Amino acid sequence: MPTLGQNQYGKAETRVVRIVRDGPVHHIKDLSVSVALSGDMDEVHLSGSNANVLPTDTTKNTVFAFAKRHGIASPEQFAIRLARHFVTGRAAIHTARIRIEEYGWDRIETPGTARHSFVRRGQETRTTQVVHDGERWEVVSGLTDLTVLNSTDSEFRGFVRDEYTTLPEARDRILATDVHARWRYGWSDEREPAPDWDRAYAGARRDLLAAFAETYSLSLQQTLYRMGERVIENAPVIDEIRLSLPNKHHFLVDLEPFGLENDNEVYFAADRPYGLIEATVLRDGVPPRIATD
Ligand SMILES: O=c1[nH]c(=O)c2[nH]c(=O)[nH]c2[nH]1
Repeated sequence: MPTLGQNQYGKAETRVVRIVRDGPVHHIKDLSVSVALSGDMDEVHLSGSNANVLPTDTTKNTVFAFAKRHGIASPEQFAIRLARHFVTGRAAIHTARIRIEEYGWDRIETPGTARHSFVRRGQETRTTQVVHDGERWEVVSGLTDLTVLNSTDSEFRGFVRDEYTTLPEARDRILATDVHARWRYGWSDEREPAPDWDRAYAGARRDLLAAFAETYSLSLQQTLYRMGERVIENAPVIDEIRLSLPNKHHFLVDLEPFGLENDNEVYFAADRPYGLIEATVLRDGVPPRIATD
C-alpha cells in the first residue's frame, strides 16, 4: 500500500482589510493571509475521519477575528500570533505556516479633506496610443491600475429593487476601484504646438485622485463623473476622457458569532465578481472618439 507523505491544509489568500478609525484620520492594513496546518492528519486522508481537522473555514474566521481583536501591527506580528494560536490550541496540529502578503497604501493628500483616502503603492501603468494618417494626429493617453480606496464617505442607497434584489442599503461603505482612464488630446494638427505630455499626464492623475478623495460618493457612477469632470475642467488640452472603474467590493465581516462587534473595521476584500462602471466625459460640443469597448 502506498504511504501518505507530507501534507498540509488550510485556507489560502484570505483577503482582510482592517481600518483603524482615529477620528477623521483612518489607517488601513490590507493583507492576503494563507494558513497551512500540518500534524496528525493521517486519518482524514486514510479513513476519512475528520476528528483532528479544524476546518479551513475556521482558519479564515480566525484571521478576521484576530484582525479585530488584536489589530494588525505588522504582517510578522500578525502571522506569529496566528501561528501560535493554531499550534498551542490543538494537540493534533504540530506546525502552522502562515504566509502573508501586505499591499501598501499611501494617503491621497488633498487640502481640506478628511484623511480616509488611499492610493495603492506602485502598480499603475501609463499608456498612450497615437494614430496618424499622414495628415491628422490623434493621441489617446491614460493610465491603468491606479488603485484607490475611500474608507468612508461612500453610500449606495435608493436603488431599484426587484424580486431578485437582496443588496442592503449602505450608508457607510468602503469605495475602492482600479482606475482605468483614457483621455484624448484636442491636438491633431502638427502646425499647432503639442501639449506638454508629461505635465498633462501628471495633472490628469492628480485631478483623478483629488476628485476621488473629495467626492462624498452616492454611487461609483457619481464619483466617476466627478473624476472625469475634474480632468476636463482643469486640462484645456484634453477634450474627452473615458473611465472604466471596477467596483472592488469590500464586505463587512460578521464577527458577532465570535462575540465581537464590527464597527466598520474588518472587511473581506472580494476580487470577483465586481461591478464595472464605465462612462465617457466630454468637453461641451466635442464628438466622442474614444472607443467604448
Ligand atoms: O456604486 C455602485 N453602483 C452600482 O450600480 C451598484 N450596484 C451594486 O450592487 N452596488 C453598486 N454600487
